[in-house]
Amino acid sequence: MPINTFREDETTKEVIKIHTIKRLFRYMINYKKEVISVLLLMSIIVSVNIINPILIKIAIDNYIAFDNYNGLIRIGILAIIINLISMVCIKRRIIIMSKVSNEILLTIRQELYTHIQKLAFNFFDSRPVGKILARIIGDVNSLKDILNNSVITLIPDFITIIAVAIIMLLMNFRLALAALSMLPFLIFIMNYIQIKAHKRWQDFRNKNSNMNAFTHEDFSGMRVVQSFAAEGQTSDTFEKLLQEHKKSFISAFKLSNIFWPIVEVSWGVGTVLVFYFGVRLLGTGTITVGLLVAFTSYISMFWHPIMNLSNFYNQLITNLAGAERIFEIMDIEPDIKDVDEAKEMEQISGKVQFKKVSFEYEKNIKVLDDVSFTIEPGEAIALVGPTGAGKTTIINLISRFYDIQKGDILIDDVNIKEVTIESLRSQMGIMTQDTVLFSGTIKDNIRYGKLDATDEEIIQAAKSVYAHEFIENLEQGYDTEINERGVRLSVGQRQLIAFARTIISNPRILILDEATSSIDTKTERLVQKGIEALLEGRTSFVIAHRLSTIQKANRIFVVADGKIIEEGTHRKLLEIKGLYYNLYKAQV
Ligand SMILES: Nc1ncnc2c1ncn2[C@@H]1O[C@H](COP(=O)(O)OP(=O)(O)OP(=O)(O)O)[C@@H](O)[C@H]1O
Repeated sequence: MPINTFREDETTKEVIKIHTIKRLFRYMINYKKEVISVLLLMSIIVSVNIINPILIKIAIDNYIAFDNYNGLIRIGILAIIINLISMVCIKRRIIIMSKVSNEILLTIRQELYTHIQKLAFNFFDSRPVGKILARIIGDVNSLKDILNNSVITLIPDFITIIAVAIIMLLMNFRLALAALSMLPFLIFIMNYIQIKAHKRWQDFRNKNSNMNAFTHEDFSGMRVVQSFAAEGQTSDTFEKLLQEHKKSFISAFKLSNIFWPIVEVSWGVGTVLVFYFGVRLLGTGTITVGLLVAFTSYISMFWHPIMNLSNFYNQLITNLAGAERIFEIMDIEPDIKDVDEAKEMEQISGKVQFKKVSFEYEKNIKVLDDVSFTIEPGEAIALVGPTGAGKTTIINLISRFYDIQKGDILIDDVNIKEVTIESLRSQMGIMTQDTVLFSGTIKDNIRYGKLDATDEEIIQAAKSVYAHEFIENLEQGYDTEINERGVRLSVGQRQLIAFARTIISNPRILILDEATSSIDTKTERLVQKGIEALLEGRTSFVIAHRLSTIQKANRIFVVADGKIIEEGTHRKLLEIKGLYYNLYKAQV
């Protein structure tokens, strides 16, 4: 998948709109009971609305015309009672529907989150985190109105329109035709607008996503931005993205806003026509005054739901782009997944074999080419080589973060594709250069390696990687709160916590991308000792930058151009005076 950045719009696959709509409303199936009660409440509300003009007609034609005040009071009381009932129903309907739509949003967000977690590295490689967040937060939120209004508007308003149209046709056919005459025109125009509007809202969501991606990237790298005094430059970029965002919104909004005047004009023309013909019919005595008054009420009762429906339709077009973006991600099949009959990987001893492994991230750009090696349990391997040689790639493949195109990777003689990913990765300890800690206490962070670890185990783990002393010296000890980037701690201290988190999970194979940064001497020594403690008795792969680590390794693999070009102990490699010799000389 090509890499997307905040500078480019994401491309959304064209899907048939009705499929997206159906898929969205399928979530309602779990709320049948609530939907039915809302529909029942709506039927009461709609009936009251429809009865009101009839009561007015009766009041005018039967009571006011004959000075029958008792009848007028009776009908007035009846009107008050049914309208009060209707108000109670409206309130109840709002409560139920907000609950249903909120729960559906939670479900969609949860499904999306769980699904994204299953996706392989290449999904994350190809899109900025900000764009993923935009889908989980913004796009999901954009569905709220559609869900909320679907039951409240769609079904009841359709029923109202049909019921009112029938009543009008029965009352007076000609007046009814005059009232409805603008309907075909309205439907035609709306259909025309929605095609364009949908594209513009898609564009708006993309611009929104770009802005999210940029702000996420910018704020995550704020230290770099500030240290390069690049705030002006990033503000300019933000301003540019903001302008694009604004422009796309205005363009889409303008189009959507045409909906209203068109409905209002159609409504107005219908009303004028009814009055025009109504007055004439009144003159000829074909209709009564009460009927004309009732009819005018029905016109607004007919056009009101049409207004609501066009509003709903507008919302649907506006927010469908959000639903499409959500379902598009949900439809991405995880590249790395368990095969149908994947077995649980038993407790391993730590033998690792690469058999003629070739790998490419992008088609036809070979990163590893026919790599083979065998590592015995407990061996410590240092990977060295020029930048971009393929060292990180080798260690990523052992944990099956990517699938290889050719060859086999075996652990304890079992092909890693034949076992479940969870059972494979749970036996690996992986530490990257960028130590990621999560917000919470230090204790929580160490426990992440073994969720059921006791406090004693946590302390023991910290002690074994020499992290205990500095943690104890913190005011709150193991309960010290740290934020997501571990900012209150030094680089070395963060690493020590990560070591404790790894050692508590007791992995058989340890993968370590050693940090290049040099840390203050005391913590540096602790980190060195921590690494040694970690490596003890485990198969380990270390992308080594420290000479001490390299020299202590059982074997050193020199990686260059996607191949292992030299292999052996430090001493042996120095003797052959190849690439390792040169790298080593350059370092010392
Ligand atoms: N996610 C990715 N998508 C596409 N290409 C990638 C990806 N990760 C790495 N590469 C490319 O694969 C090659 C090997 O990268 P790798 O990270 O394995 O090198 P390395 O030896 O670990 O380098 P360094 O010492 O600089 O970390 C490089 O050319 C790199 O550009």
